[in-house]
Formats: sequence, C-alpha cells, structure tokens
Amino acid sequence: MTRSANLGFSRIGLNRELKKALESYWKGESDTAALHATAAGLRARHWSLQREAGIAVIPSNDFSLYDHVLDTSVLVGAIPPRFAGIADPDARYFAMARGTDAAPAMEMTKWFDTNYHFIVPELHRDQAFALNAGKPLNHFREAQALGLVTRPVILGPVTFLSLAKAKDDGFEPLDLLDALLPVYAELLAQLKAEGADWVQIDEPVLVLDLSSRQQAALEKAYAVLGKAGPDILLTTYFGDLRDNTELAARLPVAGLHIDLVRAPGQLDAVLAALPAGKTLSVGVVDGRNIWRTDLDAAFGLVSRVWDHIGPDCLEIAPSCSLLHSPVDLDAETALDAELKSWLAFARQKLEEVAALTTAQQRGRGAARTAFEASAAAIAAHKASARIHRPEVKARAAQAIALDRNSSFASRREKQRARFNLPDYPTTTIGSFPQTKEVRQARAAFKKGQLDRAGYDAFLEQQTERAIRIQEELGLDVLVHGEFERNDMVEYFGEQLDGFAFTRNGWVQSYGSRCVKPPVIYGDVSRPAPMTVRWSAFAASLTDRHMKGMLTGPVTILQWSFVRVDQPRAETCRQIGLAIRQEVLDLEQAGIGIIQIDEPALREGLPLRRSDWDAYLRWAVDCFRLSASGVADDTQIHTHMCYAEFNDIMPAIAAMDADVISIETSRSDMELLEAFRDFNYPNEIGPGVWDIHAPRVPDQADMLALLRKAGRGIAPDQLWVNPDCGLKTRGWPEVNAALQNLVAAAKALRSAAAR
Ligand SMILES: CN1c2c(nc(N)[nH]c2=O)NC[C@@H]1CNc1ccc(C(=O)N[C@@H](CCC(=O)N[C@@H](CCC(=O)N[C@@H](CCC(=O)O)C(=O)O)C(=O)O)C(=O)O)cc1
Ligand SMILES: N[C@@H](CCS)C(=O)O
Ligand SMILES: [Zn+2]
Repeated sequence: MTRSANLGFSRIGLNRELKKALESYWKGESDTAALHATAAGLRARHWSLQREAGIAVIPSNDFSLYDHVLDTSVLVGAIPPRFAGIADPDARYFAMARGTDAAPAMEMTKWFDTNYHFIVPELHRDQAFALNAGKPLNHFREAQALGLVTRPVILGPVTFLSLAKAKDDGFEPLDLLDALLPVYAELLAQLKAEGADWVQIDEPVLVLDLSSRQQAALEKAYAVLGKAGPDILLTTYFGDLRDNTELAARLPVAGLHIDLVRAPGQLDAVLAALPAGKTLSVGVVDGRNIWRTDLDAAFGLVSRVWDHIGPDCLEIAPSCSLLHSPVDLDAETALDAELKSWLAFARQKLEEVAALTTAQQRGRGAARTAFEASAAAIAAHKASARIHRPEVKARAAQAIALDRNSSFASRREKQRARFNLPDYPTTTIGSFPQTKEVRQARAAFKKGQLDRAGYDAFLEQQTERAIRIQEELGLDVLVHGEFERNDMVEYFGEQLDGFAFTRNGWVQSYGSRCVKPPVIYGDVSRPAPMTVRWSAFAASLTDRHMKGMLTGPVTILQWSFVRVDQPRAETCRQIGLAIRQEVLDLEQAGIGIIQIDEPALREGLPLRRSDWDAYLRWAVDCFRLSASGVADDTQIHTHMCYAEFNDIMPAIAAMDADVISIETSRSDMELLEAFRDFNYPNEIGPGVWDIHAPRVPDQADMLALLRKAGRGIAPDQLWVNPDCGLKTRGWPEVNAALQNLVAAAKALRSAAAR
C-alpha cells in the first residue's frame, strides 16, 4: 500500500531548545547529561509530532547535536589527528566543530545550495576507518522504546567522500571508497539486526554533474551495500537526476527518492528507467520553501506515478529533509490570517503528505477537507491584490546603466585622493558583538517593555562605544556595528514592502546558530531609508572614515523564503532597486564608503554547471544595479564568506566592487588563490581571523597569513580584516584579536618602508 514518509526533521526545536542547551553546555553552565536530556526530549517530541501528522515512515538518526556530516565523520572514525587525543567523545565532537586553543576547528561550508553549513570531513591518504555506530543504533532503539520502528538516515558514502577534503597531496577522497565500504556494510548489518528493515541513504551528489569516477563509485558502493541487510531507499534532492537518471534507477537498491518540487520534469525519465518492483518515493511537498502545497496539482503528479508503478511501490514524501523548514505554522500568532493561509511549515507539510497519501489510498473524498482548504487558499493567493504592485513592476522594467561611470583604475585614483588611507588599510566586516544585553534590549523593545526612544538611546550608546573602541584600536575604516539589526537579512526585509515575518520560523544555519528567513510574498519596494539614520549618526561621532553597511539583493533573496509565482531574477531586480536607492541615500548623507554584502552569491549558484551562466548574469547584474549609481570617489565594498571562488572569478570581477573582503583564514588563504590566478584587478581583504572559532589569533598568525596573501597579490591591493562579522564573538576576544590585527598591518607597513 502507498506509504506516507518523511526524510528528516528540524533538530533545533520550535523554541530553539537545542540552541539554548548547547550554548549553556558550552559556557559550562550545564553538563552533558542535561544536554543529552534536551536532545532526547526533542527527538521524542518530533517523532510523536510526525506520527500525529499521519506519517507512516518516520526517520531516525536525522537528529544531530551539531551537524549530520560531522556525525558521519565520527560514525566512520574519520577523526582528524589533532583531535584524537581528546578522550571524552562529546568534548572531541565539539572540538572538531568549534576548535580549541590547541586545535583549529575543521572547515565549514555550505550544504549544496542551502544556507545550512556542514563541517567538511578531513581525510588522509592512509585514512583508516572504524565503525562507531552508537548514535544511529541508540536513536533507533530510543524510538523503538516509544513504539516506533523508524527508518534510519545515513549520509551515503559517495556523497561523504565527495564532500571531504584530502589533507595530503596526490590522492582524492574517492580513493578511500574500498576502505570505507566495509564500515557502511557493517553499520547496515547492525541496523538490520536491531530491527531496521529499511534505511534511508542520502546521495544528493546524484543531482550534480558527476565525474565518471563518482559514477563508478556509486555502482561499486551499492553493489556492496545493496546486499548488506536492510532495504535501502536511496534519496536524491535539491535537483534533477538528468544524465544520472539511468544510473540512479539501476543501482541495486530497493527504492529511490526524487525531488519533484525542484524538478518535476524528471518524472517521465525516471519512470521510464525505473525497474519493475522498485519503490519510488516522490517528493511532492516543498521542503525548502514555506508555501502551502497545491494538493490538486501534487495529487496529479502522484496519480501519474501510481498509474505507472501501482500502489505498493509508491511512497509520498516532502522533497527533501525538513531540516530546512521552520517547525510549526500554528505558533505564528502574529501573522495575518490571509498570509498564514498561504503557508505551511514542517508540521503542516507532513499533514499535506498524509492527506495526499490518504487520497491515494482511499480516494480524494477521504481527504476532502484538506483538499478543499488547499484549493481555496491557492485560489485566494492567486487573486490577492497584496502581491502585485504595478508601479513596482514598471520601475523594475526601466533600463538602468549597470556600469560605474569610470573604470576601476580611474575610480581608484579619486578614492585614494579622497580617503588617503595607509597601505594595508584595516577594517572590519560590519557587525560587532550582539551581546545578551543587545538582544535583551531588542526583545524588550519588541515586547513593548522598552519604548522607541529608550531603545534608540540604547543603540546609540552601543554604537558610540563601538566607535570609540575602533578609534582606540587604530582601525582605518570604521563601522557602526550593526547593533540595531537582529539579522543582516531580516532587518532589511522588515523595512521593505512585499516582505512578511515570522515569530518562530527558525531554521538552523550552523551548530547552534539559527536564522529566521523573511517571507517575500509580493512586489518589493523601499518605502523609506533603512540604514541612513545609523550610518549618519555613527559618522557624526568620529573624524575617521565610516563604512555604510548593506546586504545585497542576491543575499536578501537567497536567505529569504521567496515567492514562486515569478522568476527569482525578477524578484531580485526589485530588491536590487531598493538597495540602489539606499546606496544613493547613504552617499547623499556623506557616507563615502559603502559595503554591499553578498555572502550568498556563490551559494545561489545552480547545482548544474550548464545553468550557471544564466544565474550569474542576473545575479551579478542585480548587484551592479544596486552599486552602479554612485560617484567615482564613492568606494563600494562587497563581502563574501564560505564560498569557493575558483570557478566564478569572471563573475566576481564583473561585480566590479572597489574592494572585496573574503573568508580565507580557515582554509589557510587557499581561497585567495583563485584571485591570484585570475589576476583580480580590484582591491581585496582576505580574512585573517576565523571569527567562527572561539580562539583569538595572535599577531604572528595573522602576519603569516598576510605574508602568504602577499605572494601574488600586490601590496597596494591588500586590505586587512577578519573573515566575517563579529556578531557571534564577545568583546574581550574582539578587542584582543583586533589589536593583533592592527599590529599585524602596522608590522607589514613598517617592513615595506624598510
Ligand atoms: C553571516 N551568516 C548569516 C547567514 N544567514 C543569515 N540570514 N544571516 C547571517 O548573518 N548565513 C551565513 C552566515 C551564518 N552565520 C550566522 C551567524 C550568527 C547567527 C545568529 O547569531 N543567529 C542568532 C539569531 C539572530 C536573531 O534573529 N536574533 C534576534 C532574536 C534574538 C533572541 O534570541 N532573543 C531572545 C531574547 C534575548 C535574550 O534573552 O538573549 C529570544 O527571543 O528568546 C535578535 O537579535 O533580535 C541566533 O541566536 O542563532 C546566524 C547565522
Ligand atoms: N555585515 C555582515 C556580514 C556578514 S556575512 C556582518 O558583519 O555580520
Ligand atoms: Zn560574512
């Protein structure tokens, strides 16, 4: 019989319970037992929520205390040698994620095209693997004790190796497949012995352009694992199988999951290639966005599959893990009823899966209420006057020059004359610590316990303090500190028309850090200046240069839940125009240096290379649209973090920012090589402080990184700055690290003068 299934659930909890438990444990305020009790409570609550929503096949081992890729490194015994001496498993796990004074953290990067970050596995040529199956087995047993036989989720060996970094020269992680497979086979055998008839193995690499080595690795891996015990549901998501369709369909496993939300067009090819008797799990409810499912349309797709493969081999599911969805729309008490009726969060998505399954099993009449509510909401959404604003569309349709007035070379001369900065100018990326005090003041303001005047006075005092500290440190280009912002995207969305906000729509970004992506439901415009007040106030307090701070259009788009009734490029252009107005207002207010952050530009890149050019064209154009209106002597900065640049250098250069700051310290300046190889012409600030690790780098560390950067990047191109904003750090470490950073820049200057 057709089954309803889920592929994974949020770990953080509706009220970010896991975040709070982790941070309290890291501060030493609670012990391991308390942390594990919170985690177990969340798992139990989420399993029963899924059961109550009507889901038959419920996952386990989707929970993680930090990250599921890090869990996989631990599962297979791939512990980098610098952590091997830490005996306590929890301490070692968090040391790998966050670093210690003695051992820098493992690298972190984006999970496919999402805003979720994973910890990059580190592998050596002579890597030995050893099974450490405690977590999947214990979680399976934990669910069993609650009366549930779950389907454990495991990250597949080929995706694991493809995401890993080789720590020795002359070998590739895929060389280790033969060594890794017995560990996976043993894990599957143990899960089977425990009572798991099915396991879910995620191989999202199947939606990427695969090398012939990766294809061969998949064949080899599943020839072994397909016989290891439990039936395997091989899951693919975030895109279409395209040229990997036949490979995915013929792998000797019991089932295949495909994402029919991102890639409905792949269905016919998959049905044609799927061997008889193989289960097909169809992802028809969007796990990456928050729009309510059009149940009639989804049922149409499901019925086509049912006609082809029959009821027994069909599973109905979200398109991907619900890790990327907020937990429960019912908790949104402040959203207006109309908007709310258009949305579905994780719990509602599971109810949609259940309704589709009921309709398939027993006819649509059996799920009439859900289908009728969906149809009414979809029709009301289409007809709503809140979405389309003709004047915004008309403005976005006008042609605007995207080039700056002059070339970079001539802009640079004018900017040098205006700003008179020293060599190796020092700056920061924008935010200063969002301390408990700052967050509490904002919370009090939002609850009405602190009035606008009181909140503004508090923010002014924080801003002034940050400026005095920067002056004292001797930084060359100052920032106001972003104290007024809850988040670099949400803050702008809150002030733009066409956006809505949630109270509890938290999604994990990395570890304990969460974001609350705004919802772009309609045409976007800027009713009033958004940042000028704070930048102008900050500039008025100092004689030093003050950098205005904006989030770019691509990043605002990428980190929001975006409407699906028009192309993303169109929505992005509307945002680009709004940011352009803000840039011009900042310039008008006398702010001569303006940073437009685009950390998500790389993350928005389509997963298939053949789709890159089209995306990069509109994404870069939207950035240029936001930046191109200023005078030659206004200096535009941009900033990117957690991105690989090698394959997109022409696009980065086409953005034509006068200065770009990038995250490079965790990768030991490796990411800078792309700029060097490309002969990048504009100025660059390679990050010299890994701000995501609780460790203060000393002057020598930073100097070494800068010297490395100086090999190939001209001295007059180089800026000195941290990897990213300092919002997650505390003041004592910020002070200490920035002191070292300024000292490192001064040391370089005096070495150059000698
Ligand atoms: C640069 N990064 C960002 C990404 N995506 C974004 N949308 N924003 C980003 O900045 N992606 C890539 C990286 C990821 N990095 C980070 C870094 C830090 C965070 C982070 O700190 N997130 C905060 C939540 C931010 C927020 O919205 N804060 C609100 C609510 C604060 C709060 O919890 N208030 C308390 C009451 C106050 C108290 O008692 O402490 C409450 O509501 O209970 C605010 O500041 O007003 C986090 O806490 O995780 C995210 C991504
Ligand atoms: N200006 C932002 C950029 C983060 S990517 C900050 O400093 O937090
Ligand atoms: Zn950043």
